[in-house]
Amino acid sequence: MARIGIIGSAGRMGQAIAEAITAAGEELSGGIGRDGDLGALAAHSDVLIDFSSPTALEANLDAAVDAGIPIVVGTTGLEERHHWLIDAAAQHIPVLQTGNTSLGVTLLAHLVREAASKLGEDWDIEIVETHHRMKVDSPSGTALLLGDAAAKGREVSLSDTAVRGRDGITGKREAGTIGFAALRGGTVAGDHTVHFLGDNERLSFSHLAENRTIFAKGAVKAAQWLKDKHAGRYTMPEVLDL
Ligand SMILES: NC(=O)C1=CN([C@@H]2O[C@H](COP(=O)(O)OP(=O)(O)OC[C@H]3O[C@@H](n4cnc5c(N)ncnc54)[C@H](OP(=O)(O)O)[C@@H]3O)[C@@H](O)[C@H]2O)C=CC1
Ligand SMILES: O=C(O)C1=N[C@H](C(=O)O)C[C@H](O)C1
Repeated sequence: MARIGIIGSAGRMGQAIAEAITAAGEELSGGIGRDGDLGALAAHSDVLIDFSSPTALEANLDAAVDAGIPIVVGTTGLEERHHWLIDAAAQHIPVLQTGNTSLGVTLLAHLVREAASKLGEDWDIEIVETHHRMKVDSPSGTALLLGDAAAKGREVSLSDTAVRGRDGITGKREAGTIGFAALRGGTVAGDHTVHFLGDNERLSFSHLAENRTIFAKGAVKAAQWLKDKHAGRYTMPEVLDL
C-alpha cells in the first residue's frame, strides 16, 4: 500500500483525488493547501500528488526532492521556467507532469500527433476548449498538450507556431500556425476538440470529460506507477502503456 499525499487537497481535484486514493486501496497520508506543512506531508508520504497552483510548484518540487519521494504534477498554467524546475527535480526523483491524467486525452494526443504527421500544412489546426467558470488559466494545459502533440507530428516547435487567441484585424491566417480558442462558463469539467481544417474537408477529434473522476483515477494510477521508478521525468503514455 502506498502512502499518497495531496497538495491542493481542499480543491475540486484534491477532493476527487482523495476519493480515488481510497477507491484504489491506497492510503491517504494527508493533504494540504496554501498554509499547510509541506515538509511534514512529504515526510509521511511515499509519493505526492500536486494539483494546486503554479506559484506553489517550486516549493512542492523542493519538498519532494528533500524527502526523496516521487511527485505527480497535474497543475496547469505552467510556463517555460516551471518546466526547467521540473527537469532539475527529475535529476533527483521521479517526476510526472501532465496537463491531463485521463486515459482518453492521453490516447487523443497520440491520435492527434499521428494525424498531424500525415496531413500537410494546408490542413489548418485549431484547438478549441471549454471549461467551467472557475478555471483560472487559458489555454488549458490539455489544449497545450494537444497542440504540442500536433507540433511534434509536424516536426515543428509549438512555441514557434502557436496563436493563442485572436482579436481585431489580425490579418489572414498564417500557414502552419496552430490556433487556440478558450470558452469559459458553467460547470463543464473539460471539453477539447482538435480541428484539422482542409480544402473542402474537415477532420475533428474531441474528448469530453463528464466529471473529474477520470483525472483523479489517472493521477492515482500515475502515483502508483511512479512510486518504484528511478529519478527521471516520465509521461502518461508510459503509465498507461500507450
Ligand atoms: N492534469 C489534470 O488532469 C488536471 C489538472 N487540473 C489542474 O489542477 C489544478 C487545480 O484545479 P482545481 O482543483 O480545479 O482548483 P481549485 O482552485 O479547486 O483547487 C486548488 C487548490 O490548490 C490550493 N493552492 C492554491 N495555491 C496553493 C499554494 N501556493 N500552495 C498549496 N496549495 C495551494 C488551494 O488551496 P487553498 O484552499 O489554501 O486556497 C486549493 O485547495 C489547476 O491547475 C487545474 O488546471 C485540473 C483537472 C485535471
Ligand atoms: O482546470 C480544470 O478543471 C482542468 N484543467 C486541466 C487543463 O487545464 O487542461 C485538465 C482538465 O481539462 C480540467
